[in-house]
Amino acid sequence: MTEPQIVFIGAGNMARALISGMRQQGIAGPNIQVHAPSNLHRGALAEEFGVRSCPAQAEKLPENSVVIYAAKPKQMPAVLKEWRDSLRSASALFVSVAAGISSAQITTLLGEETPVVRAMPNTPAQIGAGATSLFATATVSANQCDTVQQIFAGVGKVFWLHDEALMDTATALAGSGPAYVLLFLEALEDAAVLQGLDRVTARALALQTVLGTAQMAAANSASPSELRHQVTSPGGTTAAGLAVWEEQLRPLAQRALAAAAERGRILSQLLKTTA
Ligand SMILES: NC(=O)c1ccc[n+]([C@@H]2O[C@H](COP(=O)([O-])OP(=O)(O)OC[C@H]3O[C@@H](n4cnc5c(N)ncnc54)[C@H](OP(=O)(O)O)[C@@H]3O)[C@@H](O)[C@H]2O)c1
Ligand code: PRO
Repeated sequence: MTEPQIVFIGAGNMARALISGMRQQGIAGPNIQVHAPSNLHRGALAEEFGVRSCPAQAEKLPENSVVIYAAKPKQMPAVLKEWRDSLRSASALFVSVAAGISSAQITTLLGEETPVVRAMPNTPAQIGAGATSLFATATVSANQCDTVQQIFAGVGKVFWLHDEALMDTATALAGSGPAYVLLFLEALEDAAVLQGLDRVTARALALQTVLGTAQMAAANSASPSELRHQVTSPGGTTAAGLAVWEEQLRPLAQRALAAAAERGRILSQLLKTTA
């Protein structure tokens, strides 16, 4: 298979994370081009990763292009109006990482025949440790699915979903998830500092505990619940701490994922795909 030309529309946080991971995976800089209105972010990407920096305007796309939409969800109608013709004439595969926006909305903007994949990656992709959920429309060929699989598997783990409605849940869990984990780290660090530990040690202990536990869980066939019981001595310190977490954590997780998934549905409803 010839190397696909990967075209990013948008040069922000998610584009940066994917490009960083792709470059480490061995995709050549000149095989990636990045389009954005200002030179601020795309210029920095060109400097750091050797990718091609291009203005926001649509270009004649090379055959075998994979176009990754990484601008904001609400901008999609205006941006795709510009890109529609070049996408069609190159028969490019269109991949959207925009939260909430459905494949039906995208094909309304680009035409029914356009092969569309929705992807929901997350920022750990920048170190090859991402988690990406993928959903392909019926017009995406098996070869195109392989291409997308290869691109995102290079920056972490890939999960294909067959029910598009669950992309909002995948977004709430894994797209937004790094922010929840980072908030958890901040909260642990602050709580330890309140008890008198210095901040540097508190941060390092919190980080290594979360990292080590995630690695242990990934390396183990036992469930998180079984591993948790290995830490918890009856009447011991962990049981005392867990009793407090258990009061609130599960309902909070349910509320947080429900709020994030609902926001995805609202982003979709707010999008105007007609003039
Ligand atoms: N951040 C995440 O963790 C994450 C995770 C999964 C999915 N996503 C999705 O990724 C998308 C981007 O999010 P982000 O966090 O990366 O946002 P961001 O950092 O604000 O980046 C948005 C980018 O879009 C560019 N842009 C604005 N107008 C444009 C146009 N007309 N043509 C081309 N590019 C244009 C901006 O250009 P300038 O550089 O000139 O400002 C900027 O580079 C969103 O749809 C979001 O739902 C984000
Ligand atoms: N960041 C995007 C947002 O907050 C989508 C998932 C992660 O909307």
